[in-house]
Amino acid sequence: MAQSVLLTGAAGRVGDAILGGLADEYEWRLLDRDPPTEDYPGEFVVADITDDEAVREAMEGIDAVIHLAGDPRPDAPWDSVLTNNIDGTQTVFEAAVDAGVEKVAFASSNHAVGHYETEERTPEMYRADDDYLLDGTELPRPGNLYGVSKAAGESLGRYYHDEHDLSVVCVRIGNLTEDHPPIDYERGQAMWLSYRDCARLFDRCLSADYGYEIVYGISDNDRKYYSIDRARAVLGYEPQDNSARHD
Ligand SMILES: NC(=O)C1=CN([C@@H]2O[C@H](COP(=O)(O)OP(=O)(O)OC[C@H]3O[C@@H](n4cnc5c(N)ncnc54)[C@H](O)[C@@H]3O)[C@@H](O)[C@H]2O)C=CC1
Ligand SMILES: O=C1O[C@H](COP(=O)(O)O)[C@@H](O)[C@H](O)[C@H]1O
Repeated sequence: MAQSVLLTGAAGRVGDAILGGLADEYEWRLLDRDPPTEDYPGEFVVADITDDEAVREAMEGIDAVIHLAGDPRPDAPWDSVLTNNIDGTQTVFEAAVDAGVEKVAFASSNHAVGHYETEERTPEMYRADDDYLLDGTELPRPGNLYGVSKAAGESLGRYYHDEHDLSVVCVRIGNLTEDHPPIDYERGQAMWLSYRDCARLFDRCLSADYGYEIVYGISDNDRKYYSIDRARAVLGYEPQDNSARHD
């Protein structure tokens, strides 16, 4: 089981959710290009993931990586996703392999499959009585250039698994919000990921055994159109939250 974990993009929202639940469970090395503004549970490396030397140094002695760093904006321009999300992710995978890291959990996105949400299917597919379900075996169908960059990251993960036997799980994260699900936003409620479930899911990404996987990262929402069966079966993910049962 992974003990020593490198968390890239640690200063962001997903990093906050993961550390909020798992600060004491692993030996953390945290990496972000933004310097820390608070106390973190572990060594904090200020570096850009496109800096090959810095990433290699940060990877020394690491068992597992949670790779979050990147431009998270659905409307991010191509030059930014090319640099931060595609080039940066390749740098992280390459350094992980060279350092003998066991597994990498990659923060992919719902936007890698955004164009399954066609005019004919929406908004019905966001509702609990609709049975449309994506399960992670479908081909990427990005909804924007940011989604293209996430599909590229999944593809890089596939390559580094097949070529170098690195264990890789790509988590197509839905919509992470703290305290309560998105309000007046059916799509966001369908793909809600609570902070607690985010920590539970990435805990399982660090602990479970797998080869190459694509799973959806959402809570157990009644409205869901992303299956969490694979995350349950392969990772042992047991979500506790549901946007329909939240006050
Ligand atoms: N928040 C959400 O609901 C979702 C997030 N994701 C993905 O999860 C990851 C984290 O997202 P958030 O925490 O929401 O974003 P965020 O913007 O809050 O955090 C991202 C962090 O990565 C750092 N970063 C960005 N580019 C970097 C680079 N080149 N080198 C080093 N650090 C860099 C930023 O400084 C920031 O602290 C992203 O890859 C995003 O695409 C995917 C789906 C949904
Ligand atoms: O990948 C991401 O997805 C979430 C949810 O997408 P949205 O279109 O419903 O906002 C987004 O909030 C997050 O910033 C992004 O990284």
